[in-house]
Amino acid sequence: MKKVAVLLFNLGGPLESKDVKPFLYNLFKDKYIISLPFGLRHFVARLISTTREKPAQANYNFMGGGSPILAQTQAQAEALAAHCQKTIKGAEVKTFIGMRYWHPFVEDTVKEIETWAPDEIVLLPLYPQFSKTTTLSSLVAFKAAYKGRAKVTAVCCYPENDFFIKAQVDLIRAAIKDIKNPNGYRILFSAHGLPEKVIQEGDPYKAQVEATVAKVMAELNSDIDHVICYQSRVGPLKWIGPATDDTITQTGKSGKNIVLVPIAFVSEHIETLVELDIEYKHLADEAGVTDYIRVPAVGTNPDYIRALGDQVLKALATTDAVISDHACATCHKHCPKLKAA
Ligand SMILES: C=CC1=C(C)c2cc3[nH]c(cc4nc(cc5[nH]c(cc1n2)c(C)c5CCC(=O)O)C(CCC(=O)O)=C4C)c(C)c3C=C
Ligand SMILES: [Fe+2]
Ligand SMILES: [Fe+2]
Repeated sequence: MKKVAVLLFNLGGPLESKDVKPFLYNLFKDKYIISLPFGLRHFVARLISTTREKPAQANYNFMGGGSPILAQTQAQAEALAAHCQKTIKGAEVKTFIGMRYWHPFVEDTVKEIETWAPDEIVLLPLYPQFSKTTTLSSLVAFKAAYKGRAKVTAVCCYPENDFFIKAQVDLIRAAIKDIKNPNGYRILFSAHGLPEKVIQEGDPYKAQVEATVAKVMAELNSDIDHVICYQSRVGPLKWIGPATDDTITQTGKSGKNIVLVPIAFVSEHIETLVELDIEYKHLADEAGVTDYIRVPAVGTNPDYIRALGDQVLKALATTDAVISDHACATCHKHCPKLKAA
């Protein structure tokens, strides 16, 4: 029977308080996060991980000292393995997790995969929208580490996958079902931000976030108005906007209540459980918001797991092994800058 390894890519997070500084160092020394020459980048990474350690630890303390991202990703990996076992006939499918900045690192998981010796490997980012800072960074880490000879196919992005959209829509519908006055609410689709420079250089992430939101709103068919905003800004560069915190304050001051949807995070972690649920909830209270509804991330929602399974099937049906360093046709469709290139 054919053996298929599905490697789920995610960012990773500190498992306990002492991991926070080395985790941050790993993140900021990535050339896809900070595009500076090697020596300067490592210097900046040391500096930021040192200055950010204490405030970041304080935030991780709200979640018991570490990030739940690994446990959430493990639950997704188990659900996907069970789904694939039912839907992919004539193959033994095993899921693996490769984190970019903390254990289990992509590089270590690659060794585990090599030991299992699959016939095919599917690389599956837990990022529906492609960015060089996330998906490409993980792909390149895999390519540098993998020395085997299996057919390797990478899923690039799936911002408009029907099952992913359905999962989002159903979660929003459940959260807004008791709203009697849609005009008194605004849906804020909040995605992780990026430096403006990254988008200007041709990253399709923002265009793909917009594509996801357009499809969700078309399916949702709601009278509630909506806006896309970007959270988690770090560092001195100008980031894409509008910023989620400013948007919350403006929405509150305009007299509206808030439905907050994390649209680029597929699990719960520091950016949702602390930033959205504690810091931004506080801002909303201050701005006079009386109803602040936070829609959960898709997590192990069966339709999101079907979306992942769907992407695995498409990858297995691809005749050529593909681990390109650049964005796929969907990325080109979404990003005018890529089209011109
Ligand atoms: C320049 C810095 C950063 C860029 C660019 C960036 C892009 C980016 N990140 C995610 C998803 C996640 N990021 C998470 C944590 C996190 N991200 C940064 C910085 C950048 N991210 C930092 C410094 C941190 C650590 C927390 C903090 O100090 O604020 C996480 C959560 C991990 C966890 O531990 O729970 C996720 C997930 C995306 C999708 C993205 C680009 C599109
Ligand atoms: Fe991040
Ligand atoms: Fe893509």
